[in-house]
Amino acid sequence: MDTVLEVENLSKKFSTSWALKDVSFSLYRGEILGIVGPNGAGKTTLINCLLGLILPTSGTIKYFGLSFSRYRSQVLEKVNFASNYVGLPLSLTLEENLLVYAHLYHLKNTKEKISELLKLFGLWEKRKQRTRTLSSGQMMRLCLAKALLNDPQILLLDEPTAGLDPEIARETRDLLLKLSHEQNTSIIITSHNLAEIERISDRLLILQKGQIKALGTTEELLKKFEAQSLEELYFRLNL
Ligand SMILES: Nc1ncnc2c1ncn2[C@@H]1O[C@H](COP(=O)(O)OP(=O)(O)OP(=O)(O)O)[C@@H](O)[C@H]1O
Repeated sequence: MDTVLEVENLSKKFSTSWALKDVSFSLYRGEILGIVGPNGAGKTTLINCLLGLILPTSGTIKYFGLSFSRYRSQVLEKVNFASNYVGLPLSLTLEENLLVYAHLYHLKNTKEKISELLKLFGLWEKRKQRTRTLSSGQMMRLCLAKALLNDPQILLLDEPTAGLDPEIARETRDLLLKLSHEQNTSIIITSHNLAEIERISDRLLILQKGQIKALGTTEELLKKFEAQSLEELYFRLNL
């Protein structure tokens, strides 16, 4: 399998406590890896380390075989991020927002790409509206459109469906599955919704107190921990 990301012994200490401790895993091309764990398990810290927003205390991150600490800018051209908690400037129109990011990513076919994404996410009619007029579902779709501007090979998603109504959450999931199946995009997604993460992920990584408790396909994990459902497994692990 083609490995696009390799994390080895990643640790992060905030003052006296470890938010991540010896976390190691790989991400394969076209794979969706779901990260679950209780509040404070280290999910966001892991995503932030993978984005280079915070420096790990120790350990290594390699994207496409390249050290992230040495080849940061080259790597970030192929990676993007979306979260339901990180909004876009509200006073800009949808089109303006995407334009700002398209320029940041030095896109060449800016107009075409923005039109394509606005249509894909059902936001074309709203392109001249200010971002503040969007519902939370539409905002998430705009964040995803922004995240896809540079055709990332890896997409990091921190709770992308949190706070979305079930219909919009399902649409978002379908789109992520389409991206992984049709464009071979590798996706890391965190969520508190066990049913959702089980449905969408090829493999699951369960974090607890900054450490990996389990990693594998749902089937492998259920067998290993002799559980009937992910929920049972989750409680069995005392998460
Ligand atoms: N900037 C920071 N300074 C100090 N401690 C931090 C900082 N960021 C995170 N932590 C601590 O690191 C641990 C992991 O936090 P993190 O936000 O990564 O967990 P999480 O799994 O994303 O939680 P949640 O599900 O609540 O979003 C927590 O104990 C948190 O208090």
